[in-house]
Amino acid sequence: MKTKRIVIKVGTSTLTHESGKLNLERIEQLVRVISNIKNMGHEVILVSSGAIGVGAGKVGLKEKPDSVRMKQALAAIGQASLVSIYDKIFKEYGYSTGQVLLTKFILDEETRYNSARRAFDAMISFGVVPIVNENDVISTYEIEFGDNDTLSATVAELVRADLLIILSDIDGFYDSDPRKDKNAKIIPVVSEISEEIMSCAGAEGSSRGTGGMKTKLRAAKFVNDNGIDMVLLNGNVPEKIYRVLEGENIGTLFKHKEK
Ligand SMILES: Nc1ncnc2c1ncn2[C@@H]1O[C@H](COP(=O)(O)OP(=O)(O)O)[C@@H](O)[C@H]1O
Ligand SMILES: N[C@@H](CCC(=O)OP(=O)(O)O)C(=O)O
Repeated sequence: MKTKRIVIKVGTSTLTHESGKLNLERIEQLVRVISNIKNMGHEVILVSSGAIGVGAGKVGLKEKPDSVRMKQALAAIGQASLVSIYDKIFKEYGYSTGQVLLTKFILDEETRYNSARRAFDAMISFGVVPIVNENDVISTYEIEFGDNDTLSATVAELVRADLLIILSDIDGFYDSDPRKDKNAKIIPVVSEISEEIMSCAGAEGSSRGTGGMKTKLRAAKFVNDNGIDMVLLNGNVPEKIYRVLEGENIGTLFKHKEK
């Protein structure tokens, strides 16, 4: 199997409604697809955003607050619900989950890095689905990934994944932000993250997302440099993941260079 180990990152905009509350239908579909992919013999690590968004929904905030302290509190409030919902649905399909909260600390020292790698390998050997997020409560500016695109790329390298799939609220990478430019055209394959490609990405994400397209391109560059392909796909229909695994070019494929 060419793509045995897959890291799937799902963004807040895919997991929540505009109200900020969870899109349960979407989560059900995603979990069903991941469970089915595991039944086919793939190993899946899920990097899920949404804690801050869900936390905001739980306490009745319409917008994400600016202050780090508030975001941290909302992340803690939201993460508990997020993971318990994933765990409940995965259980229906016969799979268990494990919660992994990471900070950039894992990159500082070989010991921590290797320890995280071993824990992932052990979890995967039990057949469970690791569900990863940043540990926002202890993250400060110096140690935060800041966005889960970067985190997912780090995890893909850490677990030596064969493929990183980033699910977002857009069909792929365009030559300019399609929300601002009606003539924007999708780019099906990117083989080099050049300055020109970087300049096509808008800095801002949607009101619910955090990273925007720039962090997704940086994630693509990082995994490509480490020999891993990345696919950016719309998460609105999680079944599209099957088509990616069948080799169809949907979304945007960021292809690593063969050495
Ligand atoms: N060149 C581009 N191609 C596609 N989307 C872009 C581009 N530049 C900026 N964007 C914006 O990036 C958004 C996705 O990022 P974000 O809101 O952070 O999503 P997520 O929550 O999935 O991480 C899209 O909705 C789109 O408006
Ligand atoms: N740790 C944060 C992730 C924030 C983030 O990167 O969001 P997104 O741009 O939707 O992937 C959370 O769970 O809300």
